[in-house]
Amino acid sequence: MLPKIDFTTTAAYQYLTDHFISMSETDLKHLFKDDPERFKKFSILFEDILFDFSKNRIDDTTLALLVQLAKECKLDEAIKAMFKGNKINQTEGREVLHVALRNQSNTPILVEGKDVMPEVNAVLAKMERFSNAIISGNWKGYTGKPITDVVNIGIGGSDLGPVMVTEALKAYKTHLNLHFVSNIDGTHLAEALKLINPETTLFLVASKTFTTQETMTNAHSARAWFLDSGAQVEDIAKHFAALSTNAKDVAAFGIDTENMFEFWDWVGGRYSLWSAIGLSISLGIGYANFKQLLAGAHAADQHFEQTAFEENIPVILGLLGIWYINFFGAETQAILPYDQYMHRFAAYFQQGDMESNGKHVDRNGKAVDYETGPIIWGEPGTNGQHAFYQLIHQGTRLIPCDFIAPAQSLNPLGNHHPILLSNFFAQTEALMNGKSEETVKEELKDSGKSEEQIAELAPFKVFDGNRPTNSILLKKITPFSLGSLIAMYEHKIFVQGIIWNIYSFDQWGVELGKQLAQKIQPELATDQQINSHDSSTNGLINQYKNWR
Ligand SMILES: O=P(O)(O)OC[C@H]1O[C@@H](O)[C@H](O)[C@@H](O)[C@@H]1O
Repeated sequence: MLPKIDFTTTAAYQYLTDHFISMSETDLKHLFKDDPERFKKFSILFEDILFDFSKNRIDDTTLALLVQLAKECKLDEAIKAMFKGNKINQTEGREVLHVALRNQSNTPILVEGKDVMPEVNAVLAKMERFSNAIISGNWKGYTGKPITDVVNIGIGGSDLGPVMVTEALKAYKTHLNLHFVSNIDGTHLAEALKLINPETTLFLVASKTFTTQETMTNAHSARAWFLDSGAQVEDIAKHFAALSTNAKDVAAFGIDTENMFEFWDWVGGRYSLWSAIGLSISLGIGYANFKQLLAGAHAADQHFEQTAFEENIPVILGLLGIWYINFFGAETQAILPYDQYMHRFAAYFQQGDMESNGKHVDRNGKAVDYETGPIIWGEPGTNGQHAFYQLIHQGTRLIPCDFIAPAQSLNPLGNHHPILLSNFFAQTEALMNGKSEETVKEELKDSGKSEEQIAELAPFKVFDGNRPTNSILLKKITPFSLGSLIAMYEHKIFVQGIIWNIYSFDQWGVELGKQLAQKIQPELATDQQINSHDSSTNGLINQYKNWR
């Protein structure tokens, strides 16, 4: 059971409401001038990750009050409940134990009195054996050739994590070519099939439930394509594996349960890259690197579980979000990795965060009267700078941004990396300091503009500054550091969900559209005009029928 506290009724919330009035007037630049210790005070070094949160609109009092808020909301109790294996996903009646998947300390974690670690370790050992056999070429396809290509067929949590991680860790790639097919749009599978040879391809059907329409449709089409190429039904065992919790449906699909990699319903889809769903990662970067990813996440888990809130990176990340969303009225959170390999990081946490905390009913079943989950978005730097940063610098909205960068490049090419990082450092400085009217006018004068031109142009060139950012500087993107970073963002989501008094581990909001699509699908089977919906939906369906 999780505590059920309305955070707006806590003493800390009332203090923060008053404190916000003075802080909303305070300029970050001045906070730095007034306190030479500010960076030291508001930054945390964890392993090879430096988390600098000093460029936020906070002072000592803000942090103390936010920590008090977390305590009044009994965050400590909630963290213990998750790690202990309590059924904190109450609306689905499940434990939330992605931390068990990476529990490298191997301490027992009990689900209904039974230690899950032996099962977790057994699946990991199976993943290791399988990965080694495929990578080494010992595993042969039906014509005796080694596997060269792996196609992961999955969607949502059975796709986004493996895609993000294998992209982020591409520098550690094995010889296997990875392909990911998620969309029901036939184009996705068709394009992947153009690149592969059935004799040397392994398909991973990744689905927690093994019932997801997109994945099952794609998997059946892949199977048909494989058989059409001349392979026999008995050859499927050499070319198809399943990553699932549903052994019965895996067998019904025709996949040998020997080739099934199991996980459990206490693993949420969007938290499942650490489970058998990570098999494409293990194949793509090798099992030893996959294990390092787990080890990095485990180190972050221990940090989250054991560190005082004032020094706890996920807790502070979460609390800063609460500060901006519930006091400053921020609606979005940008995640901006200055690392090309991490180009799917923001997309990954769109699901992680928005599917977890996009809720408007609290743990008492009542509609909330405060904002919850932010809109997560972002693209890698410096591309974003040439696209949407205009709005971050000079738009009307407050957009808290997380800037992420590695100090060491995995491709040290000429002076690319220092240029990249100079942009990383410059952006947070610019967002904080802005540019005053006075400076703008001086610059215009120096460039030879007339008094009239200066007066005309100056307002457009002023930057208010005072825009908050976090900087996360990693020594290097390694499987370990990436594992830690992902786990920290996962726990940040948890922290916010606890404070907002919502359930972060269900996702009922995705069901309605699926149900309606099931109803519409048969209506598309005939050319008959439809009038069973509203006039817009009828009109769209009927025009589709005219045009198809
Ligand atoms: O792994 P499955 O069962 O195919 O589910 C895929 C996705 O299905 C979606 O409907 C859920 O919202 C996601 O959370 C989930 O990750």
